[in-house]
Amino acid sequence: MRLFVSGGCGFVGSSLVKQAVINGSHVFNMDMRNTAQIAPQLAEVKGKKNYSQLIGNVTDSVMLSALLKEFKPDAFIHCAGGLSEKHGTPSLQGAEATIGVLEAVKTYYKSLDETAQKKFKLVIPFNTLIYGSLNGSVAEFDTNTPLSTTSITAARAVMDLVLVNGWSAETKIPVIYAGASAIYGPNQNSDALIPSVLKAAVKQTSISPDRAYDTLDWLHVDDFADGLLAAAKSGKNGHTYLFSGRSERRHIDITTNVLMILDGVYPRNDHQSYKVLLHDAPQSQTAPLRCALSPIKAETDLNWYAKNNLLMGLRETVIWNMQKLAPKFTVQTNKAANSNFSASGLAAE
Ligand SMILES: Cc1cn([C@H]2C[C@H](O)[C@@H](COP(=O)(O)OP(=O)(O)O[C@H]3O[C@H](CO)[C@@H](O)[C@H](O)[C@H]3O)O2)c(=O)[nH]c1=O
Repeated sequence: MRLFVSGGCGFVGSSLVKQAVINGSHVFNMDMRNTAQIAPQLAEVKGKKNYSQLIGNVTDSVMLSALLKEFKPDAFIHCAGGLSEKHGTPSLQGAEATIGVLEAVKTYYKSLDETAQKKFKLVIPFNTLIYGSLNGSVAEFDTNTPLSTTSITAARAVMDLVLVNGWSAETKIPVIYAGASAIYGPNQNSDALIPSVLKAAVKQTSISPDRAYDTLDWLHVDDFADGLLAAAKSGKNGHTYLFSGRSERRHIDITTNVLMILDGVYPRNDHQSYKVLLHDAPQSQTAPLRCALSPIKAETDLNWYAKNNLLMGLRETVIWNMQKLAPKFTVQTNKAANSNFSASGLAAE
């Protein structure tokens, strides 16, 4: 596959760029990050014959369409859009990037012959915050769930998709939508839940996770990347796929798990659990949100299955973050903490 990725130096993009290059696809990554910020996780693919990278912004649709004409991708995965999970902050920058991508893809698509047009896939990752919250009577969101704009958070998450939907309807260029709920793993931004809990634990400051009782559907970033690649390879144009590891957890549960893992790998000098730092967060004014996704369509149509177990993935994420937060960090074996962890109900998968 010849794959063009926007935002391929970011959290989601770098995971998929790495997988695609290693699997032998020809990948072109365009990202606006300057050289100093270029994701170190891409070091192992840099210099490979099937990988090219350009520092530039996809909002420049003229440059982007020239690159597409030259590279001739069969698929485009847009990771520089509005996927980000920050609550309440409109991702205007992401929307601008999406407009640039849509303009350039339109020019490129129109230049293709009919066979190449049929083959071409534009994959748009999205955050399933756009579905709002499950109520008691519905077990899971599925690919027939309508978009919800009953909150600022949902409207923010939907902004990008509204643009893409309108563009696709007007231009008749089909799109594949790929949704996930809470993505976690190494290389995530430091303001996401897990890195910020660890930062506070290392500083020994009070921990009270934001929207502690919201339940999300947690998925390892490599599994989501794998899903995006499966959608680009064998997804049907015009269809939506949802990716879930069937790991519904509240923010408070993830926080507790992370602190218990930390007890095991980086025990406190006073041998107390990091959980002593955990304090009740002020109640949110809105009811807790609950999200669970049905991955059945992705499993059936794309033969995609989540490979990462949540607890193993959290452990890997804790260790990755700790190596950045405490440069002399080495994994300790605190037998007492580890056995408490596995004896607890939280640890059971
Ligand atoms: C808006 C814009 C972005 N970019 C690039 C910069 C980044 O390298 C990349 C986006 O990567 P990140 O900022 O890591 O975002 P992304 O991979 O979507 O991950 C976000 O969304 C995830 C899923 O909700 C969260 O779990 C992450 O915490 C959050 O960072 O896109 C551009 O090149 N041009 C642009 O105009």
